[in-house]
Amino acid sequence: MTRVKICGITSIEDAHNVAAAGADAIGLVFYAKSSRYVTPEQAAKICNALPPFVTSVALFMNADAEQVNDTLNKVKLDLLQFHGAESAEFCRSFNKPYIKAVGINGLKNFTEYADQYHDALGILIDSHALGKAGGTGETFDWTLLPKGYAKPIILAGGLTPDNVAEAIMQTSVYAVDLSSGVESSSGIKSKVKINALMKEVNRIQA
Ligand SMILES: O=C(O)c1ccccc1NCC(=O)[C@H](O)[C@H](O)COP(=O)(O)O
Repeated sequence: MTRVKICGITSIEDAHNVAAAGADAIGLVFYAKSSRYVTPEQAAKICNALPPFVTSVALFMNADAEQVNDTLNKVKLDLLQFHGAESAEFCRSFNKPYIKAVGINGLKNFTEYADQYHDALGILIDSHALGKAGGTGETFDWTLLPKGYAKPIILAGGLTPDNVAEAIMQTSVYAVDLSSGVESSSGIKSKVKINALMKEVNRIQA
């Protein structure tokens, strides 16, 4: 069963809609330049309102350790997601399970890059250029995904209710991660699109 994470949640209402639709995880963006940015205080309210068994994921982009620790102190988080140029040493320094995101564009050697993060729970592959921010709504050539990599692969980048079934069937990834493809405007999720997404994911896996 392919897992589903919806990233860039900014309200309790959107978190409830994601959980009610049957998605596995929500992502909270702690990158101040993002239109989906939430403060630790906002995120704490969202996470406290989550039902059991829905994973809360904190997304950081080149944050310093102080910001990550401050967020961990204030918010009930299950998993960290590092989306920038964070070293493996930095990612593991919080003694918290993490996933590492990598932008496929311009990446020379996936295995060499991903192997540095050998203690990550999974590797998220997005369409952004290495070192740039994600959440762009752009897809990439899925044939570039590594085949048979030892860790779970999470596919992100331009996924929508219209292309998610094709993406899952073509790639057999562990999970898919979406943001702009289920939004009504930047930072605001659409209940209709979230339900359409989950209907598609369930349809092909019935
Ligand atoms: O969402 C942001 O604004 C953001 C900012 C900085 C780094 C990463 C960011 N988002 C990453 C993601 O939300 C996911 O990788 C996402 O599923 C891909 O986004 P999209 O192409 O919009 O589905």
